[in-house]
Amino acid sequence: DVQLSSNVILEPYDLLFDTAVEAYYKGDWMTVILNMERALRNKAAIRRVKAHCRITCANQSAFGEPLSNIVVSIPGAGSVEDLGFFQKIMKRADCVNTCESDKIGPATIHKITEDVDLEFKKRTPYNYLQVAYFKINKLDKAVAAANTFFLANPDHMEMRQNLDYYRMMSGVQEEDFKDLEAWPHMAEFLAGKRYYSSDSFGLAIDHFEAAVEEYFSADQECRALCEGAYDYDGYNYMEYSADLFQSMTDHYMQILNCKQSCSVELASTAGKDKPFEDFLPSHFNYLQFSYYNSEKYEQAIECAKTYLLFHPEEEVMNQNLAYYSAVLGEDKAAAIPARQVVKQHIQQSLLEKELLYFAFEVFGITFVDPDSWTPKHTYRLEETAARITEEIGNLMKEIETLVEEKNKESTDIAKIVREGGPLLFDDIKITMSSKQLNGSQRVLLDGFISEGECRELTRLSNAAALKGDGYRGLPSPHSPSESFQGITVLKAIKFGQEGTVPLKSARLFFDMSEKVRRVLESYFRLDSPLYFSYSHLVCRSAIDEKQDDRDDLSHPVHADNCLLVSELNKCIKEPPAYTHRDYSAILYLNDDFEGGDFIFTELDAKTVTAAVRPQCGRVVGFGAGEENPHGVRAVTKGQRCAVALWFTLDPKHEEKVTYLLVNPSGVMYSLCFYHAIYCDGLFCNLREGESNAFHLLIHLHFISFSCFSLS
Ligand SMILES: O=C(O)CCC(=O)C(=O)O
Ligand SMILES: [Fe+3]
Repeated sequence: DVQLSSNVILEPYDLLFDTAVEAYYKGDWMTVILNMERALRNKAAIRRVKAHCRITCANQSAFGEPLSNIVVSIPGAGSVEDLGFFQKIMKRADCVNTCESDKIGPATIHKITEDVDLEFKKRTPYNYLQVAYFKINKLDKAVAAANTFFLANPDHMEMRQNLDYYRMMSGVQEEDFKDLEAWPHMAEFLAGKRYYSSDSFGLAIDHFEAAVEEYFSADQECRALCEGAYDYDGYNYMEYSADLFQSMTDHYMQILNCKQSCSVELASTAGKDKPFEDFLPSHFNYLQFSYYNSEKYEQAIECAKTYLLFHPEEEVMNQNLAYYSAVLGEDKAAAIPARQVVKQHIQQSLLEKELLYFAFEVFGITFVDPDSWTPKHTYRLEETAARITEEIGNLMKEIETLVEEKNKESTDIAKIVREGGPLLFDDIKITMSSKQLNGSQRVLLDGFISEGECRELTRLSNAAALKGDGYRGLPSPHSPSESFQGITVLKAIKFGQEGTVPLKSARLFFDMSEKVRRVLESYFRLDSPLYFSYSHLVCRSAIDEKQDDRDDLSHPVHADNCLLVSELNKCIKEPPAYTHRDYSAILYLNDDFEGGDFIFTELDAKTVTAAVRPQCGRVVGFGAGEENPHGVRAVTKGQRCAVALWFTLDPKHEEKVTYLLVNPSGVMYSLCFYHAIYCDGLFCNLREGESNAFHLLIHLHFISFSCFSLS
């Protein structure tokens, strides 16, 4: 156990991890073990320190008691009271900072990248450790490490084989197959369940009781850890600029959401895809029956009553309670209270839920109640609002499960090639298929938009460029002989609102992007929807005086979701590539320029397999992966404009900034975080098949404030 002594600087565990990995490739097993074990210990210590500091600071500077040095009795003292409130907030922040840096050193050195964080989540350190232990003949440790890793990576074939191999070795015992990362509460719970199943109720009681105790200490720690930094959840680019109160509210609601989900987090365990349902209440269900079987009626009554705190209407439990009470004697039974900790837990959780539902009503902040025991009448919402809340809750759950399922099955499955689906619009014609383009997952379509619309979009790009969006006057990031200007849908709409560009054009941009999306989805016969990942209207202009002896490309050959290493004929699907992009489409707006052909090449980035001449209304659509390296030939005269669209099959990566709301006279006045089709009037025109509840959701978000109001 790591001592939480004063003024130590804990070695950052990402560095230790790196050192261990380096040693691994040198075969220096002792160094691997030393550093990896220390990395794991330090990571656990940091978690503990953070929880400890937050808990002690909360106890020291609770928000409850009034501040002594601030007079609040003057009329209009609201702002003074506010000051007092924020003073407390700052004090608390200070307390936590000091506490943490006393024990583990400054927070900055413990900033861990997402990559390393992910490695620890995947229990990768144990993979290295098991090899190192094995090499130095520490078999029991190797087995435990292997097992710990495998539990979190059940599809890891190599580790499965290793474990099978270990199992056959003499000197290896069943007890060696440990889960070194098991949470104490879960270990006790699982042990309790094992004894329970074999009717050993006495032992079951011991373990379930220990589980309950461990649960609350884990819960306290889990909750304290929630009070961390604001999680922008992938939308940091949104220039989030909420005011102090709003951002405090947002942040606090996120914390409450996090605290609420502790009940799910604590019910989850490695090797089981779904958390245990109704986890904490189930402890008391198991306990009451175990006590009953051990003829301990008082405890059985206590646990039954405790269970009924969660589910007061539950018939079987009420019958049990009645029966136990009859056996023990009604008076005696009546005097036995339910457990106080649980009562408190429920009260606190209900308060949190109430706040969260309120935040949902007022700010449209989403909250999905993770608990099945929440009484329906908790929130004094009007009946309709409650119903909508429930519908939305269910819907969000559905969406979440869909997202989960989607993530599980590789997105590639959805891509099984079946191109040739309907084009949905009469004017759109197929000009070249994959076969004619000498590749796969490619298509060239014509007739998407009219000449007038092409001109309108080009004007939009130029007007936006004048306004200073994009990269006006700067050379293209891809070629010094061209200048480059770009505008996103979001910016277009903002400019539309400001009157810099016609609103109608901004909407056209949006509508055209949607048209391309729908046609691609249909043409490639995708099983799951395509979502916008990013959309960009881009013009490239030749810089006349820089055209001599040009042999570069306007846009070097690349693939859209992987890093092309042409020397190796490889495309590496890893960040910083936009790995979630699955399909790309370019909608061309003009042809009055020289050069600028779009080309597909082999992985060598040299051998051109097909070339496409841009023209108004033409779309080249293609899979964003290694099957389609592509580039743009030099634009040597004039301006070439196109809408570049990237799509993803993963709703998590959907572009979240282009939800338009249009009032009955067709004026856009609001922009929400949801990418849906524009709204006319009160309700939204959504993709076919989307349920009513979704309309309501959007509508609710609109009447509340999670839309940017652009007016
Ligand atoms: O403009 C084009 O034709 C292609 C652009 C492109 O491939 C990209 O921006 O990723
Ligand atoms: Fe591209």
